[in-house]
This record gives sequence, structure tokens and C-alpha cells, in this order.
Amino acid sequence: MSQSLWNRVLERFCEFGSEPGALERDGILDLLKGAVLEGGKDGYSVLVGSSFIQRLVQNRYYKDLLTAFREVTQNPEISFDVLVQPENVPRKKRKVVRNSGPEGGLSPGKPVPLPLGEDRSPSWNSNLNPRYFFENYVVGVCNQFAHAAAFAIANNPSKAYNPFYLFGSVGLGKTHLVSAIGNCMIALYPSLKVLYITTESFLNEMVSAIKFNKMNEFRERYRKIDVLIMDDVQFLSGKERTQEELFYTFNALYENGKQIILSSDCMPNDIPTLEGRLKSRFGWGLIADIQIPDFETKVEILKGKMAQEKVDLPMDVVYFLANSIKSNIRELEGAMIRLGAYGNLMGKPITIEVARNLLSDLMPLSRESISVDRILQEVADYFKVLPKEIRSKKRHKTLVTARHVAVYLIRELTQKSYPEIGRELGGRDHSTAIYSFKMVEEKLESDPALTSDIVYLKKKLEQQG
Ligand SMILES: Nc1ncnc2c1ncn2[C@@H]1O[C@H](COP(=O)(O)OP(=O)(O)OP(=O)(O)O)[C@@H](O)[C@H]1O
Repeated sequence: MSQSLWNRVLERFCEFGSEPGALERDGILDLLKGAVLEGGKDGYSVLVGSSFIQRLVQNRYYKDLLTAFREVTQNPEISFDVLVQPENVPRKKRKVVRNSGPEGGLSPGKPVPLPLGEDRSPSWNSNLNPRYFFENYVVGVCNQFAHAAAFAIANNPSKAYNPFYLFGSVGLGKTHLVSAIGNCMIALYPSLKVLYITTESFLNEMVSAIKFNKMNEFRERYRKIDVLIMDDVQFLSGKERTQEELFYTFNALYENGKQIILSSDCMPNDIPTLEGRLKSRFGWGLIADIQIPDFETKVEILKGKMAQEKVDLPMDVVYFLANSIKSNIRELEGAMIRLGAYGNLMGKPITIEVARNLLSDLMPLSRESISVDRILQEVADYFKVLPKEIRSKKRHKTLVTARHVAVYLIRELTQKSYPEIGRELGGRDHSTAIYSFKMVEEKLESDPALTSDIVYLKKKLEQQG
């Protein structure tokens, strides 16, 4: 009953969508759909998944939600609290952790009501993607430093590090992290004017302002920002006029103590034809990078994305993806979505074989760069036997297991067909190779020891290329 009331409130809330802040609202909806409405005559509580969402709702959406709530219930007196629902929050702490939100101290515990704010609805469109926040950003060795810096900046705008320059190669989570800073800031400090803009949009706005003789308005708009988040500044390369305009914007903001956050795919010095004065300014504060994630971080990211997108893949397929897609998280995510869609549309279980066939375009490199001899050597070392024994006809237990594992890894990590694998393994028949592969594939579901053997060996082979 309460939940259907909540859904009606959300429907009404959506209808306020043409006002400033509508973009954020579209994203906040996803977060709010997971909330639970409790209560009755004396008042209602909305239980949300984390203190971050609590703050976001409280500081930015409360007034509109309350209006929607009152309209739907036709009760102008009614109100609700926003509480954190403890069991909705991930508790696991491991080497790779999903962050529990800003301020460290905002970690979930017993429900914490916040004082109801006065009207603090947004009148400023930050242009931030509301799906990117600290809580769904997985922290691993690859991004620990960048994350810590981002977190500090989010909590102390303009005081911690200014400017903050984040770089890393394609699809490694730069936009996610800089957006998380912005989203956290507007949750903690609702009156801050945070603006996220891509370098391309900045350029387009400027070109249009020049065309329509509106440069004063353009400059005015950028001078009144408290936090400028500019994504992909490598695209400044070769754009002299844009560089010049950004230089003036940068100076005005910096001199007024405003926070500047920049992301790029390389260090300032490596952006071709970037003016020296911008190069040096970009490095005035803190430069941090995001590196290629390790296997565990990729698995953790995949698990988070699967939960978010409601995709259910078996763990061996998750390991397979994390192992095969080397460096681009966007590709990893795309692969997961593709497999999820295939599973839904075809109604078939997703196996490693299916994944390999569907995603062959994403993983050609890993399948070409590892030789059969290397795989046999690694497997032999691991099981303390010799490669020639794996190829032999001998059938004692360790050798049989090593042979099955070798077949499985060759099939996974190379382009070899089953007949070729059979030949490589001492002239065996292709049906023997298929049997070995299937044996391992089936056992992976139920045999943790075998799974960890495979994961270890794959990781080792892939790392050394
Ligand atoms: N550590 C992480 N935790 C959770 N999700 C991540 C992480 N790193 C990347 N992602 C996800 O990967 C996808 C790509 O990330 P994002 O767009 O931020 O990358 P980028 O570095 O800005 O890419 P580009 O260089 O193309 O601009 C996003 O969906 C993002 O949520």
C-alpha cells in the first residue's frame, strides 16, 4: 500500500521535470525507486539506501517531493522524514571497497534523520550525471590516490587542492570520479553553484556566444560558478581561441577562490599545442592519475554494475570478462550489458563459450598474444609436472587435471580450435579436447579449488601477455 503510494508520488514528482534541475531529477528517480515508504497516520518515513542519497534528497529534492506527496495524498499537512535504511547498504570490507559515502562519518548505521531544510531546491543546473557518485565508485590500487584526493576536495571545496587535475586513459572512470565530486558537493553544500561541462560543450557555447554577440553573457555565466568541472581538456589541443577564453575563466575563478576540476587523458604537458600558461596553471594544484584496474577491482566493478543494471551473470563468466577485457571499464560494462541482453532475449544461460562468441570483437588481443607453449609451461609448473607429461598418454590424477586445465586455458586464451588443441596436446582427438573443456567449465560452478586454480593461472598468463 505504502509502496504504491510512493510510486504515485514519484510519478507526480517526475511531472515537475521541465524546471531547472530536471536532468538530475531524472537520475535521482532511479535512486528513489529503491526507497521504501513506511508509516501511516502520524507521519511517513522514506527509507533510502545511503546517507548520500539522504542528503541529496534532503538538500535538493525535498520541497518538490513534499509537494508531490501532498498533492497525491490530498493532505496539505502531511510530511515525511528521510532516513537511511541500514540493510540497504553494502557492508563488505575487503581490499577493494565500495565507498560508503562522503565525510567518512556518513557511513550507514541506525537511521539518522536530518533536520528538514527550508526551501533549498535547485535553481542552478549543474549538468552533472546523477548516476556517478562515490558510493558506486569502486576503489582499488589503480585509483586509490585519485579517489582520496577527490574525496578530500568534495568535502572541502577550494580548500583542499585547487585546481585538481585528473588523468588516465580512455574509459577508466575519470568522468565518474569528477562527477562524484560534484554530486557530493551539491549534497553537502546545496547552495554551491557547481557546473560540469565537457571541453567540447564549452567550445560550442563559446562559438555560439561569439556568433550571437553574447560574449559578455558567456563570461558572466562562467564567472559566477563556485566549482567548475571541465571534462576531457585534451580536446583543447589546437583550439587557440577556446584556450584563451579558458585562461581568462581560469584566472577569474582561481583568483576568487573557486574550485577548478579538470580531467584529461594525459598530463598537461602532453596535451599537444596547449599554451604554456595553461599547462603551468593546470599543474598548480594537485595532479592525480587513474591506472588500469587489476582483476579484483574489475570483478568488483562488474558486480556493482550488474546489480545496478539487474543483470545476472554466473561468476565464471564475470571472471572471464574481467580477465579478457584488459583496460577499458566502459567496454567491460558494455560486454556485461550485451551478455545480459542476450540472456534475456534468447532465454539461454550465459556460459563462457557464449561470452567468447558474442564478444570476440572485444577480446582479440588476449586471444592472440599467449602461446600454447607458455600455457603448458605455466600449467606444468603450477601442478609440478612437465609439459611433455601433459602431452603424454600417462593418466595419473594430477596429470589428468593438469591436462583438463591446460585445454581449458588454451581454449580461453588463444584462437585455437578444438582439433588444433587436440593436436597440440600430443595428437589427441578433438572430442577429447571438447570433453576436457566441458569438464572444467561444469566444475567451475561447484568447485572453488579448481576455480581459484584457473583464476590464478589466467591472471598470471594475461599479466605477462
Ligand atoms: N572504479 C569504478 N567504479 C565503478 N564504475 C567505474 C569505475 N571506473 C569506471 N567505471 C565505470 O566505467 C564507465 C566509464 O567511465 P568514465 O566515463 O568515467 O570513463 P572516462 O575515463 O571518463 O572515459 P573517457 O576517457 O572516454 O572520457 C562508467 O560507466 C563508470 O561508471
